[in-house]
Amino acid sequence: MVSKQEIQSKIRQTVEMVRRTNPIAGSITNSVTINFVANAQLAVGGSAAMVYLPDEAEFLAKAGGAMYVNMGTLLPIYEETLPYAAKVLHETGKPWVLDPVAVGIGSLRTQILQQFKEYKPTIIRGNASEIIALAGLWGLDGGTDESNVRGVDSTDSVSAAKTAAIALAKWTGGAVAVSGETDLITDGSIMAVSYGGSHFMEKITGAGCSLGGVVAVYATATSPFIAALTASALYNLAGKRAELKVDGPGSFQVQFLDELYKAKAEEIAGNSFDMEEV
Ligand SMILES: Nc1ncnc2c1ncn2[C@@H]1O[C@H](COP(=O)(O)OP(=O)(O)O)[C@@H](O)[C@H]1O
Ligand SMILES: Cc1ncsc1CCOP(=O)(O)O
Ligand SMILES: [Mg+2]
Repeated sequence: MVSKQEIQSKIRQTVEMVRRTNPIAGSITNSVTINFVANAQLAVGGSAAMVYLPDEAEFLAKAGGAMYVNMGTLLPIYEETLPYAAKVLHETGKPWVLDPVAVGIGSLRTQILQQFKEYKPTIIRGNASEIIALAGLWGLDGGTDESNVRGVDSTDSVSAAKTAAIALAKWTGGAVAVSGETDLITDGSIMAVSYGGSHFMEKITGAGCSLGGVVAVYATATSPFIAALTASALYNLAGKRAELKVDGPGSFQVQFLDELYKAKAEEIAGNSFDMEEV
């Protein structure tokens, strides 16, 4: 297995490369947290661009270094935009991050997510309930049809999603990041657990979405597994630091963006994580 030192060195290089090169990662994302996603992408050194229409998604898929696709608030146009964008991303070999927000709600969401199975998202990022439900929808190990998806928030523990995460990563050949009190990141052969964060992250909307957007920024510069681990480590570090300086969710959100911006590559690489073979 690759050593922890090698992983930390790759995390450092990824953070520095992004800050040096200002890479663009386009997004198709929900209307609730779109602004926070863009701000988080800028805070870590990336460049953000949000689109809704099929031809604009194609443009960004080709012009950017990676793309973020979030299913949060579907609109009729997404029936066209999302499968088309996924097809272009798959055919051009561009890394893309899927956030299957609220999988299980409504027929359009289910239909689009089913189509995504063949387009193999490079990184799947979601909370535990979403990861379990997506594996269920795709007929993979660890998934269940009767998942506890109740909306956009998780009702499952991160450890309950371990089998589903590994199965999804094996299917796509990419990486899967399951978020929660601790975060689990796997490429199907290695599993990392990243520690930190804050309870305030459950009291603001967009912690998960913006994490996905930042994973996409890092995916422009490194492998799917390192991109997901780097973003998770940064979020856990920034969340921990922001919590110490605020007294509620409103000020937390502002402070959190500042901590994303201020964290040094060395500190992100040094944030606590464990690793094992699976
Ligand atoms: N109770 C918690 N303690 C520490 N960090 C948390 C907690 N809940 C969520 N986080 C962090 O918030 C971010 C978003 O995770 P999560 O809330 O699971 O996503 P989503 O918003 O998609 O449900 C991740 O970085 C995760 O580590
Ligand atoms: C509240 C809500 N409703 C539809 S999308 C969305 C945002 C979810 O954001 P996150 O998953 O990052 O909490
Ligand atoms: Mg979410």
